[in-house]
Amino acid sequence: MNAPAIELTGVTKRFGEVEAVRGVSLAVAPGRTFGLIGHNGAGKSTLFRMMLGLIVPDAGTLRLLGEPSDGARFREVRQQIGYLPEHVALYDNLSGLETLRFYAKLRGAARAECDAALERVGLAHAATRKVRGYSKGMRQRLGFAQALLGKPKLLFLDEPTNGLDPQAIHDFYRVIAELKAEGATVVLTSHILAEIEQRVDEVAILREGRIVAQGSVAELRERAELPVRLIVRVTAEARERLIATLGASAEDAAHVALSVNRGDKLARIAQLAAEPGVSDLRLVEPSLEAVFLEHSQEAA
Ligand SMILES: Nc1ncnc2c1ncn2[C@@H]1O[C@H](COP(=O)(O)OP(=O)(O)OP(=O)(O)O)[C@@H](O)[C@H]1O
Repeated sequence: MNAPAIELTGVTKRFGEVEAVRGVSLAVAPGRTFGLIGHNGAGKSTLFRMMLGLIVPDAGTLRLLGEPSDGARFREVRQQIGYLPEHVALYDNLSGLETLRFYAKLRGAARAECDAALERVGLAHAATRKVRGYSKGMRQRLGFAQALLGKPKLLFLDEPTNGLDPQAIHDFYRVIAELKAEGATVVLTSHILAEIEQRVDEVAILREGRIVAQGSVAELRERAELPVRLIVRVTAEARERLIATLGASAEDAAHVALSVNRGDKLARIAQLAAEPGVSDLRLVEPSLEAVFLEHSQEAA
């Protein structure tokens, strides 16, 4: 297997009284799209800032693209990392294109990349307009374009879809899929779990500075042992019967729902299929949000 794009071992960071990150160990394989999720203040941005070399851990080691974050060659590695901070700093007096040219110069990226980056995030039409007149979503797109400069192998995106409309969110994840196809490793955070659920290869749940779960969404679902829901289409007679005999709950006039343990799933499906008046069945897996809440409740 290729060396991990990101490898953290026992990383800890304290701000005065606050232990923001506590002994985090994490490995992300190259080319993966990785979601870091956690409540406000869980330590996501602090982890990002340590991985970017912006702040130094109190304990533990970080290796990015094979190089230790405190090593002599980290400056070169840093050139291959794109970053979209939670609050992107933009100058109102510059146009979108001028903004990117400014960042390209800082990053040592080719000036010629700027037009392509604006095109990629759907801002080509506003390239010469001053940022002052940009909407919130346009600013966010410009921040994303800035992170793409220099064709980074590794991208850190802190709440990248914050303020984007549904079409823009769709466009954003299309670009993420393109970057993945080009071999980039992408780490992103989001509070909209339904949004990232289908779009990341792996997630880590951070709670109070610690990783409490990590794996694919399917793996986390299985480990959480939350019930699955079977939603069946029924006749009026079957509806009443299933509610009375199986403890199903009414979903709407034509459907009832049954919550079943994962291990009993097949037996319950067979049982429902044998019931008269049942004509269709849909299985609903617990959402990433339900898994996340389960882990949050463990803390309480
Ligand atoms: N520079 C700092 N000085 C003091 N405390 C800090 C600093 N940066 C972060 N913290 C604290 O560390 C903890 C983790 O903060 P962090 O910003 O990493 O969380 P987060 O998961 O990114 O939160 P959010 O989802 O709200 O962005 C919080 O308690 C925060 O107040």
